[in-house]
Amino acid sequence: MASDAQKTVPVIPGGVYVVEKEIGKGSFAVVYRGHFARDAHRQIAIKAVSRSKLKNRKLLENLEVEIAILKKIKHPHIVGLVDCERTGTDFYLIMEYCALGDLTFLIKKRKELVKNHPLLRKVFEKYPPPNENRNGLHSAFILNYLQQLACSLKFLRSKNLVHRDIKPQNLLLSTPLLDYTDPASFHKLGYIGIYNLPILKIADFGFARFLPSSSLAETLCGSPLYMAPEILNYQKYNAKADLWSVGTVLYEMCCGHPPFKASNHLELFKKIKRANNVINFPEYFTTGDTQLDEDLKSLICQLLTFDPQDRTSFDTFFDNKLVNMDLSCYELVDDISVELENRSKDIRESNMFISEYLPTAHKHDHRTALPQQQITPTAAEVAAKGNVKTNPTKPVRTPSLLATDKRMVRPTVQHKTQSTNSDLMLEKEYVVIEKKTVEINELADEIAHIGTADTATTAINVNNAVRGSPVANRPLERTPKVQRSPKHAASRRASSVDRRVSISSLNPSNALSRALGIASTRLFGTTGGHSGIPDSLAKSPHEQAPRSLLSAQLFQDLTENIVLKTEEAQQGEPSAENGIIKDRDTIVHFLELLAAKAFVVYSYAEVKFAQIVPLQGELNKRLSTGSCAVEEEECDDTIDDGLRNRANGQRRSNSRSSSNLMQLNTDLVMNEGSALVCKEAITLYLKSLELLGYSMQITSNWWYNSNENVCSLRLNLLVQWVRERFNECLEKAEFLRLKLFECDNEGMGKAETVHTTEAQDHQPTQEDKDNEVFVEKLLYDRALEISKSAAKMELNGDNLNGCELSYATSIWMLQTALDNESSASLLDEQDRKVIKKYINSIRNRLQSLRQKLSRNS
Ligand SMILES: Nc1ncnc2c1ncn2[C@@H]1O[C@H](COP(=O)(O)OP(=O)(O)OP(=O)(O)O)[C@@H](O)[C@H]1O
Repeated sequence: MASDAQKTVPVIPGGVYVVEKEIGKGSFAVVYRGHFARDAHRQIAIKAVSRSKLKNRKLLENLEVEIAILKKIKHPHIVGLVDCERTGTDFYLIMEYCALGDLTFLIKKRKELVKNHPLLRKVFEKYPPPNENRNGLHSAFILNYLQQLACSLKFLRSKNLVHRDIKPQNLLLSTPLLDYTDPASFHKLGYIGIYNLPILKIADFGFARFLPSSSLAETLCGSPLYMAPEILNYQKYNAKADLWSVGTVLYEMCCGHPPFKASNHLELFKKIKRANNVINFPEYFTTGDTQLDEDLKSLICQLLTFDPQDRTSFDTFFDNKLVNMDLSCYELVDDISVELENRSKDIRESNMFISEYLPTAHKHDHRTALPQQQITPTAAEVAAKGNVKTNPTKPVRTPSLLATDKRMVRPTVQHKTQSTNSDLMLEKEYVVIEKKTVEINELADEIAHIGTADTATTAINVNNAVRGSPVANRPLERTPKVQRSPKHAASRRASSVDRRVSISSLNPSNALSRALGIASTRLFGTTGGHSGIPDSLAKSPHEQAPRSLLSAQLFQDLTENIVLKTEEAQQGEPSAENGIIKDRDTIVHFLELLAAKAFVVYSYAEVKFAQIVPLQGELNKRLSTGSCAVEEEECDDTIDDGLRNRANGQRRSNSRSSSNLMQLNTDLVMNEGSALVCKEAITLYLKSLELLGYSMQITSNWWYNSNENVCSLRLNLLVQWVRERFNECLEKAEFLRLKLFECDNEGMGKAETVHTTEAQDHQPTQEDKDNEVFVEKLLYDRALEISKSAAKMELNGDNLNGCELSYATSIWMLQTALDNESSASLLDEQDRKVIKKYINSIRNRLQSLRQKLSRNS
């Protein structure tokens, strides 16, 4: 790992500012400490955002919004923007520097800070937590930050601003007692609260925008754990959403963790709803000395009210007794105050950021210094990655994946392990994933929404293209173009400025129903009977049952037809200049190619998944004949009988809602064998995610960079398919990670046990290496296995169409294994030669089979 000193820092043109050192990382930015070139004592924070991370116009807009807002507002409890520099490659926001980091440090790192931070040691001595073993803060801190937060929100309201991303990470703390020494001078400067405590300032206006109090926004943003339920439920929301977030922050300051945790939006929403406005506080707050103040509890409950209409209003909140309480009783007497002042000055002199006071091991745990040694991208990183073009197949090694698993673990597990580091990582990664998912879903929605179809001709072509049994070399027809109506053409680009993220797209089942809606209303018109499509598909998207079998069939057939186009595997990818494809036909070709690869990898992941996860009733039924990659795989001998029995005969529905996952398998028990299968499944899902994420990146580049306002139906279907698979793979990969982590916690799965969160510097042993799972190897072995069994079947004259699909599948698998040509690839030249030879020989078999099939037909 690069040491701090080795890390390069950017140089800001103009010479006015000097960048010193990285101090934090967000989803889209790196934050550095720095100073004015002319005055080394004038410290600043520099938020660097690479333009390459903002290819999506929405992100760029968010940043420009942040700049515009921050420039306009000046408030003692809001982090000030000093300046903004733009270069061809980056944005640099020069901001007020907050040496005590963000509120998460106080909440989650208190113990380490007490040991190592001279100022905070003294502060915590004077304001000890209610429970030494928990992460909650002293009520002086809570009331102080409540008042400071309320004060800044009042200011924002006066400017018609909603922050929309209030969370502890965005509440920064500056060193107290610098440039003032007493309560009077403190208040004169406009500050409120307790003068000798660190000062809270709201930061990160990336999501904020001007929003009149009565208007409703349609933008999904913020961090899920702190998001209001109406946002999680994709409803319109108003400024009161910020009040919910204030409630979550207050709760976290009291209890050390957010009030509700879950693995995804949907689960989180359900939990909040199920709570039925009953907010649970830890037991130690309900009895004895550590009882939580009733007024504070009541305020938290008012803020955490499910229905925004019943939630406390801003006026009532601002009038709340605690918000207006005189806190001078908490102020420290003179001699201690002088001591604190001296320590504050020392902090400024030492020029050390809060994380630098933490022990090295812990520093790297904090998301402000993400571990650099990851070999494998996490699901989030894979998902967030847009530059896969040159290297779409980094070998996916599970052990490192496991090392990062700890950052993705789910709340229940964190609770069990008391891993606050995981908490921090969870929140961070969660947001990254959500952002990428949001982007993908948004693009798919935007494409889904355009224009009206020429329904008469489209219906015929689509039927031809995607239905019926796979026939050798049958070309897929390009469907007629879907023309954007003038109204939509005009509104498309404006809509994304206005509606940065589409709410309706985020629910996977919603995604499918929307895609089906398109399929029904656009392809088949409203008279399904005419096109041979059942009425269920001909209804409007609102009326129809969203998961009709035929619809899943449509997607499945679409994919299988693509998989059968094996000649494309040979031709390789069409050229994309700087990741940008200009014409529509090439983009369709490109997507088909990536979809074929993603599909075979995904299908194999599904096989593994079915071996691990017990399926229930209806869900077991497969809706399609499926690719041969989904054919049952021999169970590993090491998997226990129960699992084997469950795996046998279990067939997954490709369209099964993955949101059922959490409910599905509460009784899932893992042993070493199943842990290995689990790792393999994760590896395959990650690979699939990489390919799907790349597909959407390329589509996004094309869509936003071209002046196209027309989208072919085929492209539209492909995009919907990619989106559907992306959401599914992401959820399943995360689900399996959780399972592995639980297994790890219970001491099962040898490979996992060594990769504890604390073992950041752990050197892999030979055993670790032996347990590594490589995607290339998995695909290679599987491809040979299915092509061999297809050859046997072919010799017996069994299921020739199935054999065709098997050969095609194995060619795509081998091609995918070959994709990564970088030095990071597991394969050397010799391996590549062997794989290419296999591809040629399977291709020859396929050709002769196809001739046989066409003679038979
Ligand atoms: N002005 C600042 N002074 C000191 N530290 C800062 C400052 N701004 C940000 N940081 C640190 O850098 C971290 C990352 O900041 P950033 O605003 O990029 O991301 P974030 O809000 O945590 O994440 P996201 O943008 O994904 O919501 C913060 O959590 C904080 O610890």
